[in-house]
Parts: sequence; structure tokens; C-alpha cells
Amino acid sequence: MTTLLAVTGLEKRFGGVTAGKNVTFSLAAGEMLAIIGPNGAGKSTTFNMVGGQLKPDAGTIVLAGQDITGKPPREIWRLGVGRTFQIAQTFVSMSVVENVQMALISHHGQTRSVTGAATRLHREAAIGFLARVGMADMADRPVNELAYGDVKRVELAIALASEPKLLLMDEPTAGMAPKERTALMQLTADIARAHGIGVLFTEHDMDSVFGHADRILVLVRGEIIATGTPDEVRSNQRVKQVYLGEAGSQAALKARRQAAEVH
Ligand SMILES: Nc1ncnc2c1ncn2[C@@H]1O[C@H](COP(=O)(O)OP(=O)(O)OP(=O)(O)O)[C@@H](O)[C@H]1O
Repeated sequence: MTTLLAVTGLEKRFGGVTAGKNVTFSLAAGEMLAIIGPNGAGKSTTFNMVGGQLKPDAGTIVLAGQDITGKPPREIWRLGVGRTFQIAQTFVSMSVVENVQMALISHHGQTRSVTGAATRLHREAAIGFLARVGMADMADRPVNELAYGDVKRVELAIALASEPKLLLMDEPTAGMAPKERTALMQLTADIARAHGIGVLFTEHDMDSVFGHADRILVLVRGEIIATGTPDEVRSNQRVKQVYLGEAGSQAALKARRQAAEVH
């Protein structure tokens, strides 16, 4: 598999706190990589260094052969690192398709030239992205009338509209019911594989992680203590000791079995 993202020796300190220490990993196109670990382990820090919101103290981040280390977020986004965001309150009264059109307008750098014509621009392309997430038939509904799981799918379509090579998802299933979580993660994995998009995500929900990640990276106090397939990570003794515990390990096993039934 081709390496999409290569992260080498990232370091980040906040005063006396080590939030990243020799963080090294790679991610292939079409791969779902989860970062897990206890609160304060450095998951968001790692994420934000890849997205450009934080500058690493040391180390390199290479995306599709291009060094993006320490570049500003907007440039990193332009070079192909997308991110899912909650739809802002100001946009929820707009329709589903208009939200995706706005993302396309921004992606094509047309924000300044748009006046009142936004409703017509990129409508077809926007519906194409909605079709990818199974929301084309809801295109003209206002976002604030949708069920929460559907809002999450629209957020995914918005992120896809910038045609990212790599998609960052920070706790994508937070606040969702278990069934909706599975559906969103499965949809994300299908899209990632079909379009060769790499997905880096953090998640506290063990079912989402162990059921849908291709590989998992375990961070503790800024350091990677294990990387591997869900089964390798689940049965790793150190991970069991310092993070999952017996209950977490059992939950992970259950998630693996459920995922195997679905596939
Ligand atoms: N801007 C900052 N200033 C100072 N300390 C910070 C800052 N951001 C993070 N930290 C510290 O760095 C460590 C790692 O934090 P980070 O948010 O990356 O962890 P996390 O794994 O994402 O945690 P959580 O699961 O709670 O979201 C923590 O000790 C945190 O307090």
C-alpha cells in the first residue's frame, strides 16, 4: 500500500507536560487509523499537529511526499488534509445542499466573488457528495430538521467536498446512539476505501474503534505504546495494563466479533 501520511519523531511540550514524544507512524491511502489512549494522552495534540493548529517542537509530517510540518492550517487544508466540523449554528437553518455548496464555494476559493448567487453554485456537485453519504434525497431539507445521525452524515459530506487525501475526525461518533455510530463508521470506512482517502480518527467509543479501524495507535502520556491491528492491540498486555483494563479488553473483543458478523 502507498504511504499517504508519514509522521516521524514528533515532539510537543506544554511547559512541563509532554504531550508528544517521538510520535512516529504512517497511514496508507484508504486506511482507517484510530488514535486511542486515556484522557490527556496527547491524541488531540497529535491531531492538531497534523492539521496545523499546533506546531511541533520537533519531527516531520509528510503528506503524499510533501513536507507539511508547521504549515498554517489553511495551507495544510489546501494540500489535502480535511477535517470534520460540527455545522455552525448560523448554518443550521440553511438546507442540507446549501451547506455542501458553501463548502464547495470555499474549496474553489470563490468566497469573495459570491454575492446572492450561492444557491445556484455547485448544486449538482453538492448533490453528488450528498449521494456518497446517502443524503441526496434530503438535499432541500433544512439541517435543523434532521435527525442527529443524518446531521453527522452531512458533516461528512461537507468534509468530503474539499476532496481531502487525508481526513481527520475528532471523536466522530460523540453523542450518537450505538446503532447510528456503527452506521457512520461503516459509511466512513466504505468511502475511505472506495476513494483512497486516509482517515485518522480519535474516539473514546471502543465499538467504533475496534469494529472499524484497520489499525490502532495507542498513546499514553504523549508516547506510542502500541500500534497494530485491532486484534493485536486488544491482546497487547501493556495496553491492557495501562489503558484498556480487563473490561475494556472484553468490550474490544465483543466489538471485533460484531464487526466480523457484519462483514
Ligand atoms: N494548549 C495547551 N496548553 C497547555 N497544555 C496543553 C495544551 N493542550 C494540551 N495540553 C496538555 O497536553 C496533554 C495532552 O493533551 P491532549 O488534549 O492532546 O490529550 P487527549 O489525549 O486529546 O485528551 P482527551 O482524551 O481528554 O481529549 C494534557 O496534559 C493537556 O493538559
